[in-house]
Amino acid sequence: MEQMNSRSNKKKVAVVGGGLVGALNACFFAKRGFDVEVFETREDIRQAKIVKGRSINLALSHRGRQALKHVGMEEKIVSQGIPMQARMIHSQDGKQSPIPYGKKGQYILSVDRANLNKQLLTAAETYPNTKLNFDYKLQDWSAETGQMTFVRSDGLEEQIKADLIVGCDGAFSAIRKQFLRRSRFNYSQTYIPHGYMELTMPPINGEFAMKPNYLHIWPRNTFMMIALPNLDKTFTCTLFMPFEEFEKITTGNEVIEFFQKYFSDAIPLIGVDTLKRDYFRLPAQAMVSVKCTPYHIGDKCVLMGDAAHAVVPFYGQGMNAGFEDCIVFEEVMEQFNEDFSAVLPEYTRVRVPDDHAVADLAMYNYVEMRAHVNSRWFLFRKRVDNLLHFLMPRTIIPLYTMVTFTRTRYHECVERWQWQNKVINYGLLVSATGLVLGGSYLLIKNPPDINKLIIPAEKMWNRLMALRTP
Ligand SMILES: Cc1cc2nc3c(=O)[nH]c(=O)nc-3n(C[C@H](O)[C@H](O)[C@H](O)COP(=O)(O)OP(=O)(O)OC[C@H]3O[C@@H](n4cnc5c(N)ncnc54)[C@H](O)[C@@H]3O)c2cc1C
Ligand SMILES: NC(=O)C1=CN([C@@H]2O[C@H](COP(=O)(O)OP(=O)(O)OC[C@H]3O[C@@H](n4cnc5c(N)ncnc54)[C@H](OP(=O)(O)O)[C@@H]3O)[C@@H](O)[C@H]2O)C=CC1
Ligand SMILES: Nc1ccccc1C(=O)C[C@H](N)C(=O)O
Repeated sequence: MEQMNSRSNKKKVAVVGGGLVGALNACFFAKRGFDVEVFETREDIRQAKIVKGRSINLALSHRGRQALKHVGMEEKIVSQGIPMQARMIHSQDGKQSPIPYGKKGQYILSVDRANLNKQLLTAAETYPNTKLNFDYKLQDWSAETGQMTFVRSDGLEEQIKADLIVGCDGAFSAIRKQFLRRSRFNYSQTYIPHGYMELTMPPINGEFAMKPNYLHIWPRNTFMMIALPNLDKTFTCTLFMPFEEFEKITTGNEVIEFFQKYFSDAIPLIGVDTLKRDYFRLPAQAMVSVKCTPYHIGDKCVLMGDAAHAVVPFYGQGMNAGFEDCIVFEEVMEQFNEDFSAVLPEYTRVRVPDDHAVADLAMYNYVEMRAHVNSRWFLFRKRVDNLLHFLMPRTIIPLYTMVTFTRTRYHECVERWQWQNKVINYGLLVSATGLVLGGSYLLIKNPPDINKLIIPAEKMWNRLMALRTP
C-alpha cells in the first residue's frame, strides 16, 4: 500500500475528482500547506483531444467569483468570460425584449467549462505540495480505515491512504456510495421528467448571430430553449423539454416543423441542415437533483460540490454553490484551527441548509424562466421589486440579486424572499384598496358626469386585464 508522499509536515488530503470543484478545492487545501493529491478518473483534459462532458459553457456569478478570488484566479477567469447583463426574451413572433439581471453594471458571465477546468488544474499544480493523478478511478474506500482503492488506466489496482478524503467526484459520486451504507444518512434523488439537448449556433460573417451580452431565452411555458455566448462567437443553445416531447420528434422534417412553430427566429441562425443533423447527434440528457445529509463521516471524509448536492441547472448555481462550498469549508477550518474532528460536523451543520435551499431554488427557476417571464404580472412585480430596492436597498432585495450577486446564505435568500413577497403583495393590495376607497369617496362627494367616466374606466379595466398571466 502506498502512503501519499510527504512533502510537508502537514496532514495528507486526497481530493477525489479533478473536475471544477475538485481542482479548485485542491488549491484551497494546498494554500493552507496540506499535502494534496488529486485523483481523477479521466485523462488530463489539458492533453485530451476530445473533451467529454456536460454543458459547454456555464454562468459564473458572485459566489463562484469570490472563491476564485481566494486563490488568485478571479481576474484571469473573468477576463475570459462574456458578460450577460440581462435575459433576452424571444417571443413566439420573434420579438426580443430584455429583462436586466440586476442594477446597471451587474451581470453574470458565460465561461467555457473545459477552459475553466484546465486553468484550475494548472493553478493547483503550481503549488509544490500538490500532485495530480489522472486515469485514477476510485473503485471503493473504507470509512473505517480511510483506505481508497483506485483502478488505473493500465487496469492495475492501487491502494492509497490519506488523513482526509474530500469527495468531489460529481453527481454520481463513488465516495458517496459508502455514505449510503451507513445508518442515519439521509439521501434523496429526483430525476425531473425533462431532458436537455445542446445545439450550436455558428457566427454569421464572423460575428455573433445574436446580441452577445445576454442570456437568450425562448420561454414556451412548458419547455424552453436558452443560448449562452462563447468566445469563438458561437452560441450554445440548450433545449429543455419533457423527454416524451423529445421522443415525439423522429425525423429531420419534424425537427424543422417543431422549430418553425416555437423558435422560428432561431432556424436561420442555427441553419436548417445543422438542425436536422445535430438534433439526432446525442439523445436528450437527464437532469437529477440530489440532496443528502450529513456531508461527512467522522474526521475522515467530506463531500463537496455535486457529490454533496447535484442540482438541476436552471439557476446557473451548481458550480457556484460548489465553489462557495470551498470558501465555507475554509471559514470553518479557520474557526476550528484545522481540527478535522470539529471542522467536518460544523461544515455539515452550516452548509446543508444552504445547499438544500439552492436545490429548491434551481427547481423554482425553471418555472420562472420557461413560464413566469411570459406573464405581465411577473414583469410588473419585477418592476415594483426593482423600484423598492432602489428606494430601500437594504430592506427589499430582489431574490435574483441575493442569489446571484451576494453571498447571502441560500436559505436566508429563500426566507427573505418569502417575507418580501408577503410584504409587497400586502402593500400592493392595501394601495389598490386605498385607491378604490379614496376614489369612491371623491366620486360620492362630487358626482361627475357619468358619460365622461365610461371611456377612462373601460381603458383602465383593459389595462388591468392585460396584467393577468396570459
Ligand atoms: C447542462 C448543465 C448546465 C449547467 N450550467 C451551470 C451554470 O451555468 N452555472 C453553474 O454554476 N453550474 C452549472 N451546472 C452545474 C455544474 O456543471 C456542476 O455543478 C459542476 O460541474 C460541479 O462540479 P464538481 O466538480 O462537483 O463535479 P464535476 O464537474 O462532475 O467533476 C467531478 C469529477 O470527478 C471525476 N470522477 C467521477 N467519478 C470518479 C471516480 N470514481 N474516481 C475519480 N474521479 C471521478 C469526474 O471525471 C469529474 O472530473 C450545469 C450543469 C449541467 C448539467
Ligand atoms: N444535476 C444534473 O442533472 C447533472 C449534473 N451533472 C454534472 O455535470 C457535470 C459534468 O458531468 P459529466 O462529466 O458529463 O458527467 P457524465 O454524465 O459524463 O458522468 C460521469 C460519470 O458518472 C457516471 N454516471 C453517469 N451517469 C450515471 C448514472 N445515471 N448513474 C450512475 N452513474 C452515472 C459514469 O461513470 P461510469 O463510467 O463509472 O459509469 C460517468 O462516466 C458534473 O458536475 C456532474 O456532476 C451531470 C449529470 C446530471
Ligand atoms: N446557466 C444556465 C444553464 C441552464 C439553465 C439556466 C441557466 C442560467 O444561468 C439561468 C440564469 N441564471 C437566469 O435565471 O436567467
